[in-house]
Amino acid sequence: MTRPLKGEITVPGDKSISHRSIMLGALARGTTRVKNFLQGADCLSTIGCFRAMGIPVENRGTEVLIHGNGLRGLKAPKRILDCGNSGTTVRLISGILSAQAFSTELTGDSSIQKRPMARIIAPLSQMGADIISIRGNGCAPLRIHGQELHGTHYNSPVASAQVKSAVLLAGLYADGVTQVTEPFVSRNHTELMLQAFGAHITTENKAASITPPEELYAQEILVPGDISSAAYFLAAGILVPGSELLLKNVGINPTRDGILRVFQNMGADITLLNPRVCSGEPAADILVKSGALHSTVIEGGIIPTLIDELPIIAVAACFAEGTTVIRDAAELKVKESNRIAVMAEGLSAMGADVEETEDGMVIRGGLPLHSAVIDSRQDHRIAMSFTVAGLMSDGIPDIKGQDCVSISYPAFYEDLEKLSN
Ligand SMILES: O=C(O)C1=C[C@@H](OP(=O)(O)O)[C@@H](O)[C@H](O)C1
Ligand SMILES: C=C(OP(=O)(O)O)C(=O)O
Repeated sequence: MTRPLKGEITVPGDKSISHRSIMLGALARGTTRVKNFLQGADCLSTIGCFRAMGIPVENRGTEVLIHGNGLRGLKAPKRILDCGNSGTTVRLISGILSAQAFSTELTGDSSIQKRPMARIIAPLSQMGADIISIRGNGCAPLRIHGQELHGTHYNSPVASAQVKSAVLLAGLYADGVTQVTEPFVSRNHTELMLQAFGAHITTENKAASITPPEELYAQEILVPGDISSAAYFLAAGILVPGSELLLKNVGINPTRDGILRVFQNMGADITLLNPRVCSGEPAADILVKSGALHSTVIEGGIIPTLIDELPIIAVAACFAEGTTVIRDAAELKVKESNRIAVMAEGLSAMGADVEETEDGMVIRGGLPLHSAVIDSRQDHRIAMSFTVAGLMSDGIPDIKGQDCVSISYPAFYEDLEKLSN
């Protein structure tokens, strides 16, 4: 087991908000200035796509300038748009591309080419889009011939911010109001940012509606830290005995903060300090101290608010007293990897009692973990989750493909090192 983790870190900028800042900045009039932009590979893919459509983006490190050209200012790209490993890029951009006066093809790496795109093809087609999966398998590569779009009401079968956002972004160009309803409310960064850029958005219960604007207007954006990245240090701070960590400037939007509620329910010592609003998004510093956890049940409406954190929550549950049940989380199977199968397999290999179910996991806590060979499947959340499991295990696991952390948290291992000294 590792020494206690002590000190403070500022986790990198929020990935979801960073993507959206490039997209809306590109479609706005004027120069959008983004501070604390996440320099992760996924967000760089989004920058690459908009540069390929003629938008000058100056990436100066933590500050990015996007010289927007208005809602109709994108140009036909000369090549296939490469979305890399980023589901957010493919799905959100498809909403925008569906309404352009040109045709495009977009694709990404081998993981992206397996992820379901029928979920955006259906609502965008309902709006009049001409969008197909080139191989006819419901996945990327996609071909989109821009069309005139119609306002619609889409009742989404999944709680997915990527589906909701694709439809709302297409709704920027529709001939009337576009509304999306989802079974549970997913992250609302698109709605908040569209509103800030001057679009008329209303949200009521589980529905979000957009009235097409004349223009969007450039903004100054300060991106809060990503709670999905803070999650690994929250868990490590709770689990490694004697630890005390201050995680600075973390986004705590209620559509993203499920992990805080779950860990607090499990008995964790977490305190929110200096609550504030950061470019329309709630943020705070988070103080976490180590302590014992007990089991919990995670299901229903809280799932979309912690969907990317379930792998690290599963790790924490291995050290909680009692049986933790995660259900209603079948979405985890269609992320960068099948995160239910990969977590259950890896944690079991380390000696934990984890049962994979159709839509989640059953984790009986309390068994000691030992080292094992873990294949990250090039999934950043898997690599970081097993790194934290390794802090608590007897012998460091051999995690294959750890460099994939650069997707969402390039300095993850440096930050861990800093807190371990
Ligand atoms: O909209 C977003 O930025 C995201 C939404 C979620 O995906 P789904 O919309 O597929 O649930 C999440 O898993 C992903 O990491 C980022
Ligand atoms: C699922 C994720 O991202 P995306 O869907 O954008 O690939 C993630 O970051 O965990």
